[in-house]
Amino acid sequence: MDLKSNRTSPVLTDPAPMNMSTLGMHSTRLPYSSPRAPLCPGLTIPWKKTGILDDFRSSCWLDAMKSSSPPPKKITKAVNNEYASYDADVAYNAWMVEYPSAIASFEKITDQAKGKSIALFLDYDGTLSPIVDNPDCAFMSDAMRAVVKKVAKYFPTAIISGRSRDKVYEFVKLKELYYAGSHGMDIMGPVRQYISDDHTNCVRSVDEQGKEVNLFQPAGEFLPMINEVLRSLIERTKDVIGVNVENNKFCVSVHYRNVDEKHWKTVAQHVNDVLKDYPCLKLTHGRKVLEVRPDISWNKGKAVTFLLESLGLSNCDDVLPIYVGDDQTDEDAFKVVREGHQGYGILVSSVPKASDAVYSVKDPSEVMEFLKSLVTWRKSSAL
Ligand SMILES: O=P(O)(O)OC[C@H]1O[C@H](O[C@H]2O[C@H](CO)[C@@H](O)[C@H](O)[C@H]2O)[C@H](O)[C@@H](O)[C@@H]1O
Repeated sequence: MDLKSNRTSPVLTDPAPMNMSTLGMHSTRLPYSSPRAPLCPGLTIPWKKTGILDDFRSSCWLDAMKSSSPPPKKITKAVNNEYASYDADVAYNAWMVEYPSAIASFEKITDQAKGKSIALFLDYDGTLSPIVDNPDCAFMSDAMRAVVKKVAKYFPTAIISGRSRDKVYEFVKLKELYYAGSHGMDIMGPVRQYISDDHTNCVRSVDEQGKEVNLFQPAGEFLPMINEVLRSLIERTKDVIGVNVENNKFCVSVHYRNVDEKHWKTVAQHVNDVLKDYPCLKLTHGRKVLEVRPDISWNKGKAVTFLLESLGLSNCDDVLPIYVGDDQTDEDAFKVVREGHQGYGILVSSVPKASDAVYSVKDPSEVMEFLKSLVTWRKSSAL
């Protein structure tokens, strides 16, 4: 069963990177009707004003919302459905053949790393911290922080998160790392001497410690628009109990984890209503969250390439990038490290999921175990 090339398995698939059309909703690339000319900084928008796309083809998007964060196996067990639980275990074990445990395969990974520098890229939510109901309380443990600090001593390490860069730094609090927030649209990385033409938004700046850094914000012009949309989304959804609209600087996250499932459609309708005036924004899916972001050709994968370049580690045969993440938005990065840099993606998942990752771990505690092993291996190979 080849789940990577042929997605025809009993795998619980997260929705594909989604725009509104996947949800059966308004799409930024589809005909739409807008009451006013929307602000689209620096962009020529390829849309035609030929019709209104407000009708909901609801089963499609509801399915996508439901599968956006598969229930952990213990829920299956809690309802005492032994057969379902057994089936889930069989499916998981079959899936593990295609996505072997990064812990069990550790030697294989370090064999590949011999004579190479490892560059480490880590997602935050669901990878370094467990998924919790309140996004403001997604703290990482002190033990995890200590391991990440150690690992960063040996390997260049970056956090690439959907959160705003400031917020993810507040959680991680490690100055020795590089940070990319807003799904890679806000990168604070090492100073690079050469800035290519396609990175004109890259400016020299200083970090909180006064160290010179490069700040790259490819969606900088979208900031006023994103703030406008943030305010509209807060206003529109204020009566839906449990909705949480999060400001992630260049992205807005509309969380529905705590919304009664019967009101999910209302949430999506509100998001749709707001977004139809903004054809240069798009919607992607995270774990029980609708994420609104600029429709530019930039993602976590491109952020990985940018950081590798900044570190002087691109185009090198002697670099092994490893990216660890749990979410649909991490798939772009898995693809880039695998195809562009012969590296490894490690998917954090306790349920079968189609992915471009090569290896898997079950949960953040296994991420920690993997990182600890890297430190031990590096220390012993330095002897
Ligand atoms: O790229 P990431 O670092 O994984 O960030 C993706 C989103 O993560 C957060 O939401 C998710 O985690 C929350 C806390 O566990 C959970 O309550 C929520 O349901 C998940 O979707 C974060 O709040 C978002 O802003 C990020 O975009």
